Amino acid sequence: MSEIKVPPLDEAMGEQVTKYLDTLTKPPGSLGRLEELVIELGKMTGEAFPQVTKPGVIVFAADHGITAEGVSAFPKEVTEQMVRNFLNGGAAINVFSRAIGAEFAIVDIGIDSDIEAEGLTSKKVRRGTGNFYREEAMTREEAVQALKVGYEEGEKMLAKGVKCFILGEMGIGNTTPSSAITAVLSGQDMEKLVGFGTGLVSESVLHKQKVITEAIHNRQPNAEDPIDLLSKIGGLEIAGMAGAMLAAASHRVPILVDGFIATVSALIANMIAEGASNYMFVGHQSVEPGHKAAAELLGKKPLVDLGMRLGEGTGAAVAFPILQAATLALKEMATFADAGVSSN
Ligand SMILES: Cc1cc2ncn([C@H]3O[C@H](COP(=O)(O)O)[C@@H](O)[C@H]3O)c2cc1C
Ligand SMILES: O=C(O)c1cccnc1
Repeated sequence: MSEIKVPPLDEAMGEQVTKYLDTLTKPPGSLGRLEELVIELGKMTGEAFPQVTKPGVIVFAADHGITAEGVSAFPKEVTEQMVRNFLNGGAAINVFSRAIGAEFAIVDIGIDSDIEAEGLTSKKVRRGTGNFYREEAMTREEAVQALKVGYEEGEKMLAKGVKCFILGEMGIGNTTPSSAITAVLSGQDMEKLVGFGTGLVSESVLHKQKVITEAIHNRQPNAEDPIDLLSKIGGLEIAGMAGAMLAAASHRVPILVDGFIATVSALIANMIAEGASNYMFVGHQSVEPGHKAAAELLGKKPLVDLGMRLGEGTGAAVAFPILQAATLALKEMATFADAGVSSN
């Protein structure tokens, strides 16, 4: 994974798009952040009229040994049950993927069962992580393998001609490793980084904070080493999403990052290949408190805040039409000259 190189942004194309935006029939700058988005897309893709359709959604599913410590409101069996729901098209991410015309893939990268089903890509690295309160989540080799699975699934999605990546996850318990990684990277207080997840009561959030604090103490992860973070306190789907993001960034394909869990994957990806975050937007602000710190570390301002806290890639999918609108405005609006409108 250390061999992955992310190309630099095309700054000259950014300038070209910036200038062209001012020839369109609108007061300069009046499309606000949409203008910034399409300039960024120009830099990422190197194209004068960047496109984001069609998007590709990959959902990585895995289980978490740390659920044995009572850190989620739901039992870990829900991971597999929800994967079956994804395969039947009934989850929120199915609905939103259809709405935006996305290619859709679901990958078992570490579900703790022998699930096999039509439409499910079976790439199990291991059956769930170890309980990182008591042992490492996975070996370094498994962390690298999970990153590679993500990269390969990303390449498969790229081969379908997708122009924008959305990564989602399903893994009961995964707000816990996400808070742990954000705590190690940000050094912020646990109260700001640990939340209700799927719906814990306040008392259980205090317990979750304690479990995470002690687990970090027990594991001593190295904040400078993304593989150490993944193997000691991470998750298989967190690694998978990071791998897929690296595939997109190294091919100059923009990534619309989802909420808390996906932003943690984005941080890991950017540690593995510096500059990967240049190819990212954060789609939405999650209610999960650690997302604020994670997005700040990534240096990104979420596009929308809809009070969502689901994961699966849903916040990114809902934000996708904003990116699409930005590209269409650039491509389809008339210029002052073409429309015979006085420019000033
Ligand atoms: C029915 C259901 C569907 C979901 N879809 C995503 N998540 C989200 O919630 C989980 C993380 O929260 P925690 O760390 O509190 O377990 C992950 O599976 C995440 O994808 C779901 C959770 C549930 C219960
Ligand atoms: O923001 C997220 O990614 C999130 C929040 C709560 C539960 N699952 C995911």
